Amino acid sequence: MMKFKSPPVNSLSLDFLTEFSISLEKLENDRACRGVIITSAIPKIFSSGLDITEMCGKSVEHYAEFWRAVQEMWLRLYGSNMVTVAAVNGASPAGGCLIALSCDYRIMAENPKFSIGLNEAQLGIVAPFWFKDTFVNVVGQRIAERALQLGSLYPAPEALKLGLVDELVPEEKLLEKASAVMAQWLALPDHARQITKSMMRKAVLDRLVAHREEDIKYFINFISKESIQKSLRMYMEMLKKKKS
Ligand SMILES: CC/C=C\CC/C=C/CC(=O)SCCNC(=O)CCNC(=O)[C@H](O)C(C)(C)COP(=O)(O)OP(=O)(O)OC[C@H]1O[C@@H](n2cnc3c(N)ncnc32)[C@H](O)[C@@H]1OP(=O)(O)O
Repeated sequence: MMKFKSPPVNSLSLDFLTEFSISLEKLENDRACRGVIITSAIPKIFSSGLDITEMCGKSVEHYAEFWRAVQEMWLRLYGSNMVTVAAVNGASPAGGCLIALSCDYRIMAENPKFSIGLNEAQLGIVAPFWFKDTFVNVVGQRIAERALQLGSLYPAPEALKLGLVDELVPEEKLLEKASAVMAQWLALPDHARQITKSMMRKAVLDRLVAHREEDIKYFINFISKESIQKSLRMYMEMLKKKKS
């Protein structure tokens, strides 16, 4: 089990992403480890997505390093040979949603206050093609078109209806259920499941691998625009105001 614990909201900073990727690599190389359940140690928050402060007012070199770390995390998780189960025990916007979508199975706490989705458009930014591809592979083209254009965050019951998560369980049963699902998936021979998983995901993974440097350049160019920087600053202000 891997439990995110980066208060206050498990935002995906460069350090967080680096540590997450290293942990995944270690587990991947450990022959005794066949599966991982991903959840959060912070009540009400699975992950608040990419750390917005990493994308505001930093150098081009920093943006490049940060984006490479985001790519690396996704390539490792989406391409993992292990069984990956997301036990989503709180809010899961944007990058948090990407982590859940990259797993093999998603179980969410049945709390309508917890929402999940790719809300990038609401911040005035655009979910990259590989976020979009991952989303489409879970819910299909039509639902993805609407959800991504509107930057919708769906409360848990709606997320279930759309297939964004596979099931809802009472919060106190979440880990028990995740373990049961893990046992069911691990009952199959690894090689058959792994080859099948790779067959289903390879095209999408290969697309990023083939365009990785281009994707970094595109991100730097996009995020460095003054209009985008302004949108992000306003969004951060809005988050702070909401509090007071
Ligand atoms: C070409 C491609 C170009 C660009 C693609 C870039 C892709 C980006 C994908 C992303 O992941 S963008 C991030 C999107 N995330 C969000 O929109 C989530 C924003 N946060 C929230 O909605 C809420 O914070 C929450 C529902 C997660 C939690 O709510 P609550 O418990 O009420 O906490 P607070 O809102 O008071 O937040 C506490 C604290 O944390 C700061 N914070 C929250 N989220 C982030 C974040 N993603 N990055 C950095 N910091 C974040 C928030 O401002 C508060 O800070 P204080 O200093 O005021 O304590």
